[in-house]
Amino acid sequence: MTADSPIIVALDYAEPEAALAMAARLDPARVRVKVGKELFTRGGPAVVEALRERGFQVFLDLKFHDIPNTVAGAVRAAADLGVWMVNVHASGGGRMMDAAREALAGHAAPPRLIAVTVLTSQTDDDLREIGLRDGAEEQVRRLAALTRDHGLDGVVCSAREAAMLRQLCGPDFDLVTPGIRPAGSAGDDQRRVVTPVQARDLGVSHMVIGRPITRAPNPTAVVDDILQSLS
Ligand SMILES: O=C(O)c1cc(=O)[nH]c(=O)n1[C@@H]1O[C@H](COP(=O)(O)O)[C@@H](O)[C@H]1O
Repeated sequence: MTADSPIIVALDYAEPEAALAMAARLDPARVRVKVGKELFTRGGPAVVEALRERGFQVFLDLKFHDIPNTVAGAVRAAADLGVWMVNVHASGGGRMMDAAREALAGHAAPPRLIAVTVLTSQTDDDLREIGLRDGAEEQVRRLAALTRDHGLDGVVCSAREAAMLRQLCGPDFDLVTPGIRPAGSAGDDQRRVVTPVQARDLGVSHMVIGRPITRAPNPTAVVDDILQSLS
């Protein structure tokens, strides 16, 4: 059983074998893992099952966005896979989020259900291009409030938005945040990074961390250092 660690390791691998080899170097008592679109499209439910067999709690990051009935079915399928967390796009709307939440009602082991507001890759200009004129921050605020009002467990957000969202959505709302870099490690292609301690102080509850752990010579040591810095 996984301890309640704030670290979610992003298993961003094209090949299931590589993802499982990395998982073998991690301790399911100290981290959770994230399976995204590329790995799942190649490896399918078998990858999730293999990770669960090794004791990991799995965040299935497929960002569902479709008509309510279809998203409800997809979320139920994720729950049947035994994942710990699953996500949808909040821009699918309140009825879609209701359908997703209701699909999990009565499930023996419902995953945490969270929503993506605005992707951190999207700028104000990108939003204007699709007819959204209020800017990213206002759109994040609007979609996070909608997510909260429709009873989901939290949102994916950037650290930049975390303090505002913690205030808006209350202490029990999951704030799941990528772009985390331990002090002194490379930023890679992340534009705005914060350290684990800064993220925690901003109100982040779960930190999605990929390359600083998966590309380290000793992934376990990086995990230990991060947990130590937070303790
Ligand atoms: O949905 C995500 O997880 C995500 C959203 C986002 O806005 N930015 C972002 O970096 N991510 C993911 O977070 C992980 C970050 O990985 P590293 O940059 O290697 O730590 C990757 O799996 C990204 O796809």
